[in-house]
Amino acid sequence: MLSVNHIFCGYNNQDIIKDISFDVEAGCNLSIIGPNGCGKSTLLKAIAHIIPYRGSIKIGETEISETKRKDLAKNIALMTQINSIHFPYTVYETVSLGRYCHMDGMLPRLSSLDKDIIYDSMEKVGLLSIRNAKINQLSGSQLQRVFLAKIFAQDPKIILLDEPTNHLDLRYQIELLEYIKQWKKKKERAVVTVLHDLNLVQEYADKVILLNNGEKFQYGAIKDILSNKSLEEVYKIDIKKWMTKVMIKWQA
Ligand SMILES: Nc1ncnc2c1ncn2[C@@H]1O[C@H](COP(=O)(O)OP(=O)(O)OP(=O)(O)O)[C@@H](O)[C@H]1O
Repeated sequence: MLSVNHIFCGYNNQDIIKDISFDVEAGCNLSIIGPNGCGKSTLLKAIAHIIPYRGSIKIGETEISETKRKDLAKNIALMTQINSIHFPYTVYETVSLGRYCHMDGMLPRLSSLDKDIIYDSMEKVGLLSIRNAKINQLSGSQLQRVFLAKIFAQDPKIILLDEPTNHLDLRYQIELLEYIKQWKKKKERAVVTVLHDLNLVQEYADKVILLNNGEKFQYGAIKDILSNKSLEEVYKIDIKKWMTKVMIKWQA
């Protein structure tokens, strides 16, 4: 459902991402991994069309650069790390923003269907009881759930997540990725995630693209990528050996 073909993109006329191609099928959770600064977030920004690109990025048959922003929002939603909160909206108001791409007219109003979807989205991530709380008074994990509910309310086909588990403790990291896993079960949905924690990648990804210096180093099924020597070559550390050493300590 998402086809990325020979794309180049970057900043100030300098390419960070160089000639990357891959496909994401419906039902897939693709993880983009690689060392710091290799271009993971930049690639995600191009897919969300936040930055321009050369080459082709299509959802179905439609090139995203030729799609109006509002129509693109019906297909793709991007969740980044928590940024500063500028407006003290309530949880309900923030989640409602997800519906705007589906509304028409100069002064759009939420229909009863929109309201049902907003409530359903808040319920999915356990926010109903705090729906009237101001978001600038929430904890980091509550705030992440608010942004996730907003994305669920947006009801896109593809969710892009840029290090969504940063600042969350292990319980909430797992909780967030489980919410996404449940969301993805519905037909014609896919997820692309930038994750640093290779244990979470191991557990939640179906496919992996391993970047190195803005280029595709490896791409394939999770078990093939995480078990071969490419990781060591790119990260400059024997990750499997390190993980296994720590695991033995947990088992002691
Ligand atoms: N807005 C920007 N303007 C100019 N250069 C940028 C901008 N954002 C990122 N870069 C540069 O692009 C390169 C790739 O950055 P990017 O954030 O995509 O990497 P990353 O793999 O996501 O890194 P990390 O794992 O550290 O989050 C880096 O050299 C970075 O300095």
